[in-house]
Amino acid sequence: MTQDEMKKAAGWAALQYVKQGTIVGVGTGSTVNHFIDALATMKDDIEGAVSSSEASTKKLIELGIEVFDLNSVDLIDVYVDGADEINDRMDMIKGGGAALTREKIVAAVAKKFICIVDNTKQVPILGDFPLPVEVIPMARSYVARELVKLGGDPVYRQGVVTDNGNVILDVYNMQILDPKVMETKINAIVGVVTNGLFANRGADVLLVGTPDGVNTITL
Ligand SMILES: O=C(CO)[C@H](O)[C@H](O)COP(=O)(O)O
Repeated sequence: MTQDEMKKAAGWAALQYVKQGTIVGVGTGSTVNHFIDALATMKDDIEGAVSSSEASTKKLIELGIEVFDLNSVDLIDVYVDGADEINDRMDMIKGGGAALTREKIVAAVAKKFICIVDNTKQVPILGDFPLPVEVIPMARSYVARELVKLGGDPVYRQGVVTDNGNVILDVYNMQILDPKVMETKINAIVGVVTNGLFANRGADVLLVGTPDGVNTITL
C-alpha cells in the first residue's frame, strides 16, 4: 500500500465523525484533500465548512461545499486535519504546508479535533520534522536568534509567504520533550504569530492509515 493510499483511508474514515446539519472545520494538506473528496459526498447533508487555507477553500468551493467566514460561525462540531508528526499524547507538529496559524484558530473553535495521518507520522518524540514558526516579516532575524537560544537551528523557508502575509522559519534539531512548554515559550517571542506545536490543544481522535486498515486512537 502506498503512503497516499494510507492517507486516503484515514481521510475517508473521518467522514463518520461528521454530523448532519453541522459546519465542519477543514484543515490543509494532501491527507485533508482526501477528506474533502469524502465530505463532498455529504455536501447536501451539512451546512458547510470553515476552511484553514486558501488552498482548501478553493477545493471545497470547486466541489460545491459552502465555505463560511469563521467570524460568522459560533460553533464548529469537528475539525479534521492532518499532521507532520504526532506522539502518543496526541501532541502534534503541523505547518508543513504553512497553514499553521489558521489551522490553530479553526481548531480552537472546534469541539473535537480529528487528526488524520498515515502511519509514517507517528513518532515517540516530536522534533525530527523541523518545527514551523510563522513570523511577522520584520521580526525574522530577531526571532531566529531567540530560537537559537531555545536550542534550535532555524532556517528561513525561502519563497513562502503565508495566507496571512508572513514568513516561516523551520526549526531543525529540536528534541521536544515537553511540547506544551515549548509551544508556550516560542509563542511568547515577540514577532511570532504562532508555532506549529499543537499541544495545549492537541487531537481528540487520531485516525491512522496503515497497510492493515485504519486504526482509531483516543486518549
Ligand atoms: O499542517 C499541515 C499544513 O500546514 C498539514 O496538516 C501537514 O503538513 C500534513 O500534510 P499532509 O497531509 O500533506 O502530509
